[in-house]
Amino acid sequence: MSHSLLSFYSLSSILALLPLFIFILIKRKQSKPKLNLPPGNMGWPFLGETIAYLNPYSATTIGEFMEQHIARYGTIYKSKLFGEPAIVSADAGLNRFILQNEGKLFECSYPRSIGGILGKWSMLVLVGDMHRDMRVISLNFLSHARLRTHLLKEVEKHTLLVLNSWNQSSTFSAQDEAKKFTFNLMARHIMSMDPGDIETDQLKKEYVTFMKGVVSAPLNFPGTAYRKALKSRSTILKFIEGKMEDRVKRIQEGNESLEEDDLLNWVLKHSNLSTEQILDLILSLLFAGHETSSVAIALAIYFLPGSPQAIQQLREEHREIARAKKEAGEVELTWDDYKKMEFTHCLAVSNIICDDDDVMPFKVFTTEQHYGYSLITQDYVVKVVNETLRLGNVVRFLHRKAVKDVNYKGYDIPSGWKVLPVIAAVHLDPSLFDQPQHFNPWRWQVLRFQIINGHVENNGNSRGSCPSKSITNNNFLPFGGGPRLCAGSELAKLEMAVFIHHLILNYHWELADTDQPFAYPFVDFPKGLPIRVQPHSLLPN
Ligand code: HEM
Repeated sequence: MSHSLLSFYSLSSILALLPLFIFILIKRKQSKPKLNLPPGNMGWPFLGETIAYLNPYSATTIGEFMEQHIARYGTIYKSKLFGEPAIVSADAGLNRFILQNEGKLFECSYPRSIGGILGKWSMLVLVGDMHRDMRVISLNFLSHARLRTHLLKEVEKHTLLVLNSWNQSSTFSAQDEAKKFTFNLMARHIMSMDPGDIETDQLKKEYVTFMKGVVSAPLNFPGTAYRKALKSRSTILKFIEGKMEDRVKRIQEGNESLEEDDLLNWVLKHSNLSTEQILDLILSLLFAGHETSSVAIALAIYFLPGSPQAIQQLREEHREIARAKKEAGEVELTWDDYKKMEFTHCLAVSNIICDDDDVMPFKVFTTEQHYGYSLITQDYVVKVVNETLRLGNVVRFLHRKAVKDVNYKGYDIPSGWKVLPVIAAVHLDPSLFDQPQHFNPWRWQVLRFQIINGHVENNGNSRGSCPSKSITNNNFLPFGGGPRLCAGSELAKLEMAVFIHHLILNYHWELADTDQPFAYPFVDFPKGLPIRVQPHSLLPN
C-alpha cells in the first residue's frame, strides 16, 4: 500500500470518529453538573492574586484588596492565592461553618513553607489524630487549674520584671518590651529558663532570626531571611534537644528540681512522643504563645491613649483592686483580683460562644466544652469580649482546605480548594459592629439575658450601651474556633489583664512618635511603637 493511500485511510477514519469524540465530550460536560462557584477573579497564572492579597495595610482596616473584592463580589469570593484556587470568606456564618467542620468538611492547611519552618510535627499544621494528641498535651499544660496555681504568679512576676526595668521618664519600643515579657514567660513555662541568663538571651536572638523567616517569602536561597530562619530553626532545635537530654538524665537520676514543673518535664513523663515530635511541639508553642500575646499587649498600649475615658475607668478599677489588697495585707495578685478586672476584660477578654446567631441564655459554654475538649469553665457569670483584639486583629485569617465538595448557601466549594476564613473582616464589618474602626470598649458592656417563655428578656443587669447583636452572636473569633480553638486563649487574656493592671497603676504613657499597626499580614508596628513613660503611682500609701 502506498504511503499516500495509508494517510488517506488514517485521515478518513479520524474524520469518521470525530462526531463520536464530540458526542463523548458533550455527554461528559452534560453529566458533570455546572458548579456554582462564588464570583471572583483568578488573577495571574500560578501567582493568582497573592501579591495584592498580601500587600500590607493598616491593621485596623480590612485593606484595599479586601474592600474592593467585597464591594465587587460580596463577602464570599473565589480567587487564586498561595498558588492554589481559593475561596475567601469575609462572611461570619461561613467562617463559623468552616471552623466547626474541621476534620469533616475542611481541614487545616497551611502553605508548605510554614510547615517547613515550624516543623512537620508542629501542632499548628498537623491534622487528625496526631493533632488531637498534641492538643490534649497543650491543653493540659495550659489548663485552668495551672493558670490559677502556677501561671498567674509567673505572669505577674514577669510583668513586674519588665515594668520595673523602665527608667524614669524614658522612651523605648513598647513592642520590644511586650515581646521581652511574653518570651521570658514562655521560656520559663516551657523549659524553666530564667530571664537574663546567657542561654535565654542566646535563644531569644536565634528566635528573632527564626521569626523573620516565618513571616518572609519562602525563598530558600543563600542570604534570604527564609534560609537564615531554617538555620536558626536547627540551632534552636539543637538547643532544646540539649535541654531535653539533660532533663532525661536528671529524671533518671531522680535529680530534677521542683522548679522544673515545665512543659518539657510534662511531655517527657506523660507522653509517648518521639524526640522529633517533642522538639516541634516545644518550638510551635514558643512561637504561638510568644508572638501573638505580645502583639495584643502592644495593641492595647497603642489604643488606650486615644481613649482618656477608658484610661480613667481602668485607673479606678485597678486602684480599687490595689486598695482592697492593701487592706487585706496581700501583695501578689490572686485569682479573685483577676476576676474583679471587669473593665479590663472589656478590653481583653472574650468568651461569647453559642451555636448560632441566637441570643444566649444564662448558660454559657466555652468553645472548649462545646467541642468535647473540656478545659475551662470560667466562673464569670457572663462572658465579655475583647475590644483590643476585635480592632487590632492579631490573627487576621486562617488557612483551611475543603476535603469534600461543600455547598454553602448555594455556592459550591470544590474538594481540594483552599478556603480562607478572614476573621478580621467580620470584626470590622459595619453591619455587625457599630462604627467598627472606633476603639470602644463599652460596646462589650455586659448584658445579661434570660430566655423567658421563648422570649429574650434583659434581666435588668445591663450596664452601658451594648449593641446586643454584637455580644450575643458568635461573630467574634479572635482565637479561631472549633476543634482548633487557640489552646492558649485563657493564658493570653491573663497576660493582657495583669500587664494592664501594673502598667495603669505605675505609669502614664504616650506615643513618642507616629506609628501604627500594619497587617503584613502578621501584625507589626513598623517603628516598634515608641512610647514615652512617666512613672506615677496610683497605689494607696
Ligand atoms: C492574643 C493572643 C493570641 C491570639 C489572638 C491567638 C490566636 C490563635 C488562633 C486564631 C488560633 C487558631 C489557628 C487555626 O485555627 O489555624 C490559635 C491556635 C493556637 N494557639 Fe493561640 N493565640 C493567642 C495566644 C496564644 C498563647 C499565649 C498560646 C500559648 C502557648 C497559644 C497557643 C496556641 C496553640 C497551641 C494553637 C493551636 C491549637 C490547635 O491547633 O489545636 N496562643 N491561636
